[in-house]
Amino acid sequence: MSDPDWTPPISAGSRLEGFAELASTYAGRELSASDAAGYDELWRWSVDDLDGFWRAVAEHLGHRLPGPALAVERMPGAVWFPESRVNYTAAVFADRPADEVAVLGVSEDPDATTALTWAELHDRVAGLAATYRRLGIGEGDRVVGYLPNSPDAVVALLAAASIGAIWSVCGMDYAASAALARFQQLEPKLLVHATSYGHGGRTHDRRDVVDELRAGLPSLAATLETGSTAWDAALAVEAELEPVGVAFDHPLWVLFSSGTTGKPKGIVHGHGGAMLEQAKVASLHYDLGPGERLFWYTTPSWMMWNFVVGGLLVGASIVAYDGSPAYPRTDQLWALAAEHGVTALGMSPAYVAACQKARVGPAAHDLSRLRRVGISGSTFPAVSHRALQAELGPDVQICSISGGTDVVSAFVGSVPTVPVWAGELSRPCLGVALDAYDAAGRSVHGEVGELVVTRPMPSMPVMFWDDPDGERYRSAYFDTYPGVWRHGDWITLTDHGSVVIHGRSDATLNRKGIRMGSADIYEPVEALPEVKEALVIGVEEPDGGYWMPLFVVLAEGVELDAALDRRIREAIKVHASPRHVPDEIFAVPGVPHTRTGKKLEVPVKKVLAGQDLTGALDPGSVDAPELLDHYAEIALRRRARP
Ligand SMILES: CC(=O)CC(=O)O
Repeated sequence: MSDPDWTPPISAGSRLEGFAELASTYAGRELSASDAAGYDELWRWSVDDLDGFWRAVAEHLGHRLPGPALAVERMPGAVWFPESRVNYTAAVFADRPADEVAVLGVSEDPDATTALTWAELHDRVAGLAATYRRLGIGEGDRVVGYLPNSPDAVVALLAAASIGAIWSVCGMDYAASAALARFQQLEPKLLVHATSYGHGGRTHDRRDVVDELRAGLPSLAATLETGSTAWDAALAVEAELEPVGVAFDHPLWVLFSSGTTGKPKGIVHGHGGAMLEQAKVASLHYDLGPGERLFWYTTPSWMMWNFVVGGLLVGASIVAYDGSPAYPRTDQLWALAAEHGVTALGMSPAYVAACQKARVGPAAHDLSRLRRVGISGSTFPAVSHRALQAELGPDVQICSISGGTDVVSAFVGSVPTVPVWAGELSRPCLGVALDAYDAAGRSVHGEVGELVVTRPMPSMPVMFWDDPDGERYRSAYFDTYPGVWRHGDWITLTDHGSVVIHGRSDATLNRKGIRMGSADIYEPVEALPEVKEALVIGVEEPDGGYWMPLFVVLAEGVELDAALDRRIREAIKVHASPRHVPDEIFAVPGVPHTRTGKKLEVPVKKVLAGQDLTGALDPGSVDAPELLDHYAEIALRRRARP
């Protein structure tokens, strides 16, 4: 067994260990989570006895949910807590200290920080909910937000949820066309919007986009502009907050798949599922609760924003940051974490790499309150992970998670009492019946397989929007292995119980029948100082051949000469395998990503295979769609070769 890169303290004194004691009363035997073996037993029970586990989670979180937890087990269509009435907003405000800070609003301007106490947050939500009602918004109506990551966005969501309305939001970097591609599907009654957002030292005026949204959404009965006199008046309405009790699966929000090509899919989560699942991860995997502060760099368009709001469900305070992670300095996130006493800070592997290349990072800041650094968005290379751990020291745990929009949570992640191995995720999360399957649906260990979930999770979508017969929902997850959720990631379950994520399985590399994860190639290549970023694609050719080019974005002033080409190949050979060495290496000006930072492997693959994506790519969902032209040109030149 390989040595871990972080080991838990002898006595973690975590919320997880308290939960294990409670779980013992449900299991009828002693469970403990004080070490890896104890966690593994607790996890096994949590997926064998889903009903007992989720009732224990509800009790741990202080919710009284009557009746069975899992009344009907099937996927899709599991029936959870049919006898319970719940409300996400009610759960947020359960027994909170009135005068302590609940939400910090932070921007690039250090003098503009605002703080909302629990009492202020409560009163604003109550006032806004009363205003929504006055505007004729009721249960099931859609309220959409075009907003920066700000406390107002949190208030707007909680007010909508409190009255049983359905929430959806786009960050203000979305173009009008991208926001409309999502909102028009929902036929919203109310638009809550700001007029600008801040990023990279600039205020981006978005009034023209707001005008386009208004014009493109004929279903709107009203709009509310944050920061306006009407907004202030709406928040100031004196009203009781009376969250309506709704069915456990009553739609809470609609999140959208990244939607790089085709119509973005509207993924609908229910109040109860989102509330239990997010609070479970926050409390048991991130050890968050009262006295803790959660800050994850995200925009409201990404599920990590919902995940951060979920911190409120366990009484943690949260940071809403409208700004760039790297302005005015590359280490801006570390600086903010120090300034605001953050105890759990989340970021992407790309941000960690950018700091490491710029030789800045946590060491220069007083992060004495920091206990966990969360990583999400893409696979985290071991080299970068180890370097970050060395900078953070043994008191801070690096907590990579992997899950997605689909479950608005994580399938795999870290555990306060389980070691961490660099480049790996320590364990499947509690209540997630995770496995790796081969093509025939057999469970595989120690080799690459499809990430599957074999039993229901309460936060699986209650439906896709506008999918009355459930066909799109079923085909998104259940076509490959009927009755089993196939997520679309390649993973390996290791012999020490951890999980390695290799990347998306629809963009997988499959050379001569051997599957490889792109992450295994990115890791050594992106560790080279000459390379800023890499993209590898496998293309099946009409003659049965397989072409595997590697694209590299080079550091300032570096050229791709024969020596660098050789060094890249050598790095891949040594750190992955000779099989992973690409057929050709090309220097490109950039790699296109989704707005949530994921490399556009599948669309680039299509372009290289000769497909014309003009018009098919949603420009609002991609950071630099024009980059695809370079890839199209390379493909064209290759086809023209004799
Ligand atoms: C938790 C996650 O997996 C977030 C994401 O990358 O979408």
